[in-house]
Amino acid sequence: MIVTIDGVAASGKSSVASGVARALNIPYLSSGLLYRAATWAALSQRLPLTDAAPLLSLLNRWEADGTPLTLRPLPQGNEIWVGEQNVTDLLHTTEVDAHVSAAAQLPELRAWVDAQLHRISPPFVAEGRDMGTAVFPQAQAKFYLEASARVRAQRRVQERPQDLESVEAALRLRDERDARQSAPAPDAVHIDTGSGTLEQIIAQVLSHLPAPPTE
Ligand SMILES: Nc1ncnc2c1ncn2[C@@H]1O[C@H](COP(=O)(O)OP(=O)(O)O)[C@@H](O)[C@H]1O
Ligand SMILES: Nc1ccn([C@H]2C[C@H](O)[C@@H](COP(=O)(O)OP(=O)(O)O)O2)c(=O)n1
Repeated sequence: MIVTIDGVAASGKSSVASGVARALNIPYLSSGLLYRAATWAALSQRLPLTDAAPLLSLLNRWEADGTPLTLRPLPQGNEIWVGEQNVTDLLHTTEVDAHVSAAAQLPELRAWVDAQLHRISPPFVAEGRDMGTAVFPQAQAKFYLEASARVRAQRRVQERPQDLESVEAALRLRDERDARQSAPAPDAVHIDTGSGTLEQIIAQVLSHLPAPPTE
């Protein structure tokens, strides 16, 4: 089984996907971490984000050298490793936020991310922007999370203390930059995550799914 959870920045995708996956005792995949990791790699090597070739060359060289950039969908949460280095904590920064949308516009990088995701065997929950459309259109259940920019900004500043107005403006800008790949699947169930607690939203998603088999 594949469950997809798409939505705009800070709508609750990772938290809801994690809770749903835990309830179903299956992994969840955070596609956004792969875009963040590729962006971090480009920034760390001072590569341009207007042309995919240097970045793809770097990612392919790391794989050939035996130190691939990989997504590890662990029970305690998704991690990104480059060889034996866990780089997850370097990926949710204002600098990566400011550049990731540019990277995500590169078709060759999108194909690279999709290839990483397609290596993983179901069952799983996959969260991002285009999981239910481009990457896993065959998913058995699809959800699209929404919340007002203000609600999302209030949540973000709980994680990274910053000026609320500037965080809201940055989220709105990223929504615009990501719009091309962020359309909901026609068969996705839309959920306003501003309408309830995280636990209530997780329960709402689970209510649309078949109950896991009893032991
Ligand atoms: N329904 C909710 N009510 C309150 N807080 C939420 C809810 N959903 C998510 N959050 C919180 O909002 C923040 C952003 O959620 P996250 O899952 O990281 O969003 P995304 O993956 O879409 O960027 C996190 O701190 C998370 O705990
Ligand atoms: N499937 C995806 C996932 C993320 N992206 C892009 C769009 C986002 O701005 C960045 C980062 O995604 P991420 O889900 O980590 O972003 P948020 O947690 O919602 O802030 O990557 C994408 O284009 N396609």
